[in-house]
Amino acid sequence: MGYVIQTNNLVKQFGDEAAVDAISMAIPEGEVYGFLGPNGAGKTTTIRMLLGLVKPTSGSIHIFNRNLKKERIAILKQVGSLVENPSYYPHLTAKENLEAIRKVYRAPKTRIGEVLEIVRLSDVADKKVKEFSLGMKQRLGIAIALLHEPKLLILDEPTNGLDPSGIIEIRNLIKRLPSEFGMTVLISSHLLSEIDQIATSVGIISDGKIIFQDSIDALREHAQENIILRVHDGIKASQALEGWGIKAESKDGLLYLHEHSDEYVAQVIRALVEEGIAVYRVEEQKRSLEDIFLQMTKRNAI
Ligand SMILES: Nc1ncnc2c1ncn2[C@@H]1O[C@H](COP(=O)(O)OP(=O)(O)OP(=O)(O)O)[C@@H](O)[C@H]1O
Repeated sequence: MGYVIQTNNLVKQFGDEAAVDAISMAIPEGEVYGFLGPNGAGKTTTIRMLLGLVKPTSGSIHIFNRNLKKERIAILKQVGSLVENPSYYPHLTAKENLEAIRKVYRAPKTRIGEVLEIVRLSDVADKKVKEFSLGMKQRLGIAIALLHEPKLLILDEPTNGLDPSGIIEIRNLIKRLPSEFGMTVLISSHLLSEIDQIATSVGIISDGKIIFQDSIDALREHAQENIILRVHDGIKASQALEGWGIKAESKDGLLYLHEHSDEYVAQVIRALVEEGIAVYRVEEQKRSLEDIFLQMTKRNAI
C-alpha cells in the first residue's frame, strides 16, 4: 500500500519548546486519517508544515512520495486544504465566491457546479454568503479546497464551532470523498468521538509526539473488555494460577485476566475452585475509546 504523506522525525521548535517533537506519520492512500490530540498537542503546527506554511526545524516530509522541500509547488497543486476559518466575500453568492477563486486556479467553469454538488450547496448557490450558517460556510470552504481536484485534502478541525447538524453534514461529506473521488483525507480533531465516526486510520498526538498510529479497528481493539474476578484472596489466587500456567494480575483483591474467551474464563474458574479459592463474582469491564484516548494523552501515560 502506498503512503500519500510520510514524515520522518519531523520537528518544529519554537524557542526551547518543541511544538512538534520528531513525529513520523504514515498516511495510506485512500484513507480518512484522523489526526487526534488535545488542544496544544501540535496538530496545527504539523498541518502547517505539511502545507509548506511553516518551515520544519528538522526532519523530512514526503507527499505523493516527493520531497516537499524540493518540490513544494508541484506537490501543493494536488493538495486542497481548509486550515482556519476561511474568509469570503460576504456580499457575493457562493457561486461568485467560487468563481473568483476558480480563475486563480484556472479550473474549468464546469467545476463550480461539480464542487457545489459534492458539498451539497447547489440549492443555495445563488445565496449571499453573509446569509450562510457556519456549517454552510465550512462546506463552501471545502468546495473551494476541492476546486482544483486535489488528490489529498487536509482539514484542520473543520467541525469546530458547528452545531450537531452541521457536524453531521461535514462528517457525511468527508466520508464520501475516498470512495467517490479516490481522495485521501487528513482531518484533525481534539474529539475522539468525531474521529471515531469518520476516520479509517488514526494518529494520536500528545505533547508533540505521536503516541498511537494504526487503523481505527486496531484502536478499537484496545477498547476490548477486561474480565475481572472477585476472589477471596487475590494474591494467593494469582500465585495459585501461575502453577496452572495462567497469568492473572492481582490488584485490590481483584484478579484481572488478559484473555477473555469463554473457554479461558471457565478454565480459570475451574483452577481456582480446585485450589480451594472462593470466587465471588465474575465481571466484565469495558474500556471505552474515550477512556483509552484520555489515558494515552495523559502526560507520560505511555
Ligand atoms: N508561532 C508560534 N510561536 C510559539 N509557539 C507556538 C506557535 N505556534 C504554536 N505554538 C505552540 O506550539 C504548541 C502546539 O500548538 P498547535 O497549535 O500546533 O496545537 P494544536 O494541537 O493544533 O492545538 P489547538 O487545537 O489548540 O490548535 C502550543 O504549545 C503552542 O502554544
